[in-house]
Amino acid sequence: MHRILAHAATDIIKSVFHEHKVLDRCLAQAFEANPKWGKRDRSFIAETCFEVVRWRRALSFLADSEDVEALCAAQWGRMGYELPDWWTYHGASADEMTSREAELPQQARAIRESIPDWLDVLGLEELGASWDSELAALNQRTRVYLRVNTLKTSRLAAQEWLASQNIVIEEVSHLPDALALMPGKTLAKKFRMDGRVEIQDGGSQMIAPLLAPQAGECIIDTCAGAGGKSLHLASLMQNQGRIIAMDVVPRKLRELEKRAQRAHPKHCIETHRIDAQTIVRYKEVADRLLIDAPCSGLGTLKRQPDLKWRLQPETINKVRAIQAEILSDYSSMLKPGGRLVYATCSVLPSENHANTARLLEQGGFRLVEEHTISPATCGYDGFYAAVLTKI
Ligand SMILES: C[S@@+](CC[C@H](N)C(=O)[O-])C[C@H]1O[C@@H](n2cnc3c(N)ncnc32)[C@H](O)[C@@H]1O
Repeated sequence: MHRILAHAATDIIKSVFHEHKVLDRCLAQAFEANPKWGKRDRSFIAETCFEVVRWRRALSFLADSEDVEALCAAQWGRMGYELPDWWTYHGASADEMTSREAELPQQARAIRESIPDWLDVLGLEELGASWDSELAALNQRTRVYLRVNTLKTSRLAAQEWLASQNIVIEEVSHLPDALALMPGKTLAKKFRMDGRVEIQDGGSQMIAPLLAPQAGECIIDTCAGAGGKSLHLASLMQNQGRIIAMDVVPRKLRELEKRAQRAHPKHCIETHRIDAQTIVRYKEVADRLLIDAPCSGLGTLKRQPDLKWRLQPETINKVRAIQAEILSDYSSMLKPGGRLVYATCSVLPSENHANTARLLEQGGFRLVEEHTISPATCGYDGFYAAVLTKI
């Protein structure tokens, strides 16, 4: 273990815990600032940071301390490292930590599964008996999934291309365009920027097909962000038709435009920054409408364990109110007879079924089907999608 790398990891973890920074971004910045760090160095730092952030409370129990240095010591013990003499911290000795592992399963769920107490109460309240298994699944490390851009290549050709670059991948059986990297592997930037594949979780790849988009139609993606699902829709429509990708954040739409350009030089996606005129201007314009609403993101804790320490109960309340408003207002952009998909990457029914039920109560929609993509059942991020038709 290298002293510099060990300290780099603790600095990142401190900025996540104490300054509420986003872990992924901190790691990317640190790697960019230190181009001499090799693959192994980076993976040591990334694994330390991700696992300490993921298992904060469990490690704190083992180390009998909340000091980041002590949490790292406990995590390195779990990773099989012997603690170097130069590593100093306030907390249990390495031997004590090992013996405390045996007591961990008897601790309260919020401690052994490492989540804030309020989140444990909320999860149990909303998910009942299934909270245990969903939470355990949300704490598992996940693989990187790719979606093959079928506007540029086929799954087989993409597989052959990646294999020729010594990247081992597997097909994902029930997702026609998906490939999975081996556990723990990431995709280098040059492959991400190529446009033949996009990083997209398996759960997320299940959403766009629910719209059943047809070539030539007009699709509105009201909360398009950087365009994960707009790009997928363009592929499914063989780039024929019109996709209007909207968001309130211009930076995300600029990123979407770059990605769309990489996916196809003559893509069918146009972007629109939402303003006060949007709902009137696009009233009954869409044949199909995707509302991939802003949400708590609790379905994605595998990939972003730092989120659980940033989230507050008030944030979730605010997000629920925004979802209800968006669903009620934006659904007017759909033509009568059109298909609406309301989706979130949350596992909480209050962000999911409850909003669908409210829309149905308001009238004007019929429920076709509801899907709950459960991390415990399928191993992907947690998603929810309701498919409705406008009467
Ligand atoms: C779940 S993310 C979208 C992810 C994206 N659809 C994808 O597949 O990559 C939700 C998006 O909603 C946007 N958003 C937040 N408030 C909004 C609002 N009032 N109207 C439209 N979009 C909003 C956020 O900026 C964010 O990009």
